[in-house]
Amino acid sequence: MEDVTNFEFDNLKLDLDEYQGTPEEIVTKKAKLAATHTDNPVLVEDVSLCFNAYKGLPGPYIKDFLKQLGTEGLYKMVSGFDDHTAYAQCIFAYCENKDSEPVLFVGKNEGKIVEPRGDTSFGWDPVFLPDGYEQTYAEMDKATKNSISHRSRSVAKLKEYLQTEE
Ligand SMILES: O=c1[nH]c(=O)c2ncn([C@@H]3O[C@H](COP(=O)(O)OP(=O)(O)OP(=O)(O)O)[C@@H](O)[C@H]3O)c2[nH]1
Ligand SMILES: [Mg+2]
Repeated sequence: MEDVTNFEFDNLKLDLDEYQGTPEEIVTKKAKLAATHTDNPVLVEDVSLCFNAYKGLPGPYIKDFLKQLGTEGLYKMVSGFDDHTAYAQCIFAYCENKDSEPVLFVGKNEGKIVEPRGDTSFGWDPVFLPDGYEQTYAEMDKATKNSISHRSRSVAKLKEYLQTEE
């Protein structure tokens, strides 16, 4: 490094947080971190789109994959495999305070990755075809998507938990 700039560099042995891992690990860390910023309970969520041919990846990294590859590229990722199955997953994490363990609410929707179809305005919706439906998330009307989505399933579990906690 000294060769390329006039700056002096030191090596510091620091272990800085870098949120990688399973969706559960990432959302747990996110909730714990959020809880250090307030005295109130916190609620965070994280969404994954998991390809079975890739053992669950891109998973929590879907945002960057989508940004770089587009929906067409996501389809290309699976097109060389026999297995096009995937699941959309939303995890809400509720953390009472900074010293308590977050409680996770996993909402999962099984389906498969297809060539992009439908309204292109939201994310990876055009490539996700939920099991039991002929329409991708992007082709469905909002009410239908919301009634079956990964997020609504997670929220339903969260709601039940919060109601029994009251
Ligand atoms: O087409 C979609 N249909 C959906 O139903 C859906 N639900 C979420 N997302 C997107 O998936 C990525 C990770 O979601 P996400 O909740 O983890 O957010 P994020 O990654 O922006 O925040 P953070 O994890 O950095 O805090 C983000 O790009 C969200 O926009 C969806 N895209
Ligand atoms: Mg995320």
